[in-house]
Amino acid sequence: MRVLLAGGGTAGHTSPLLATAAVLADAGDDIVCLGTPRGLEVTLIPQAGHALELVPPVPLPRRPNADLVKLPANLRRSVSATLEVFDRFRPDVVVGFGGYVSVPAYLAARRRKLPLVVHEGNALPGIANKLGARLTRHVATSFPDTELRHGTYTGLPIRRQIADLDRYASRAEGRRHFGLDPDRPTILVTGGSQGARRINTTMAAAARDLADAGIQVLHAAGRPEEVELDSRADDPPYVVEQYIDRIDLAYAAADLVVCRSGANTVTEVAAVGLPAVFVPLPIGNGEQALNAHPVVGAGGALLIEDGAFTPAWVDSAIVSLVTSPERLERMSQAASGIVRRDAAERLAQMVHEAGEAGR
Ligand SMILES: CC(=O)N[C@H]1[C@@H](OP(=O)(O)OP(=O)(O)OC[C@H]2O[C@@H](n3ccc(=O)[nH]c3=O)[C@H](O)[C@@H]2O)O[C@H](CO)[C@@H](O)[C@@H]1O
Repeated sequence: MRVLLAGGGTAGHTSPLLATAAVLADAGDDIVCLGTPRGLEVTLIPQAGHALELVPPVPLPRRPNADLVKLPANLRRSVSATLEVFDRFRPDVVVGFGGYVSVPAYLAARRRKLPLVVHEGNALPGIANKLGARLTRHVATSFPDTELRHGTYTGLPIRRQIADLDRYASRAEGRRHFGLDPDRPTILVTGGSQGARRINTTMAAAARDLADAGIQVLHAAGRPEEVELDSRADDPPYVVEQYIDRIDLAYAAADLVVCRSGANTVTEVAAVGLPAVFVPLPIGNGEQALNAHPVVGAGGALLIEDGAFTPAWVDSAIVSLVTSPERLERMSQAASGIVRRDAAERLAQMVHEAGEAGR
């Protein structure tokens, strides 16, 4: 089957695309991906060995602003670029993951009367997928309670190296990879694909307290210049990276992760049973707090509001947590039962059914 997968703009939309593409490619399908010229997909998709076609992004404004005025022209340009890709690749089925290229893909699929599958990553659906769900019956959600027309709960597809982390990487290997000490308690810090200023500056300010407690840190900062350390805070190691390509090894290395609660990050850390402290992004439509709720409710993670995430809180709450193996173990057990590790296979099956029905 020829499958076109549309998802890009943030890693948040690219990660489930890659996980699904791997399963479809294994089943013998031909894959082409649709992305934007300015997102992380430009490197991530070719790295994974898939063909990538670029079309202009169509950001959907949440409230009236300059983007709204430009919307009709943006949409027209992007839909016609997408139709050209369709005419060259001739897909049997189109799959969209929300985000900036999904709306053109949804409209182009309707224009060519192609079967369409919509996958929603977040607990609270975005505007693009609400539109997409009006155009098809094949709609998948990542969380069981997400309210979206025709939605079926598949779970959020996660990459194989992460879903089966134990098979692919050990803690020792993860720590070696990043130049970390093999025996120190280890915190992974990530603000999601673009980093998070509040998390960066708070962790940098707490670095010396963490070092005094013998804790080492691996920090994916998005913008590393926001992590200013004084020299004493670098022993034990405080390793700062812009973007971690081998996030699987970072998960393997860590005892605890401190992070935003983008849908993929939440799902991945729960799948690997990594205890978490979530600091939800306070803007957007509130989806990040909702993404975190199931794992937090099960006891697998703590949730702290952005404004309350201060160096003093890190010193009091995180230091005691990461140096308490029994508490970490309980959280790990609670987190690992929560998510579906076979979401990519479930979504791939939905794609095949939609494609067959369209023949
Ligand atoms: C600001 C914004 O629009 N955020 C949204 C975006 O976030 P964002 O893209 O940051 O969110 P996610 O947590 O969903 O995904 C991040 C992905 O990047 C990967 N990763 C991240 C850092 C790193 O160094 N290496 C790495 O590989 C993670 O493994 C994960 O797969 O998409 C999410 C899913 O639609 C939404 O929930 C977020 O609200």
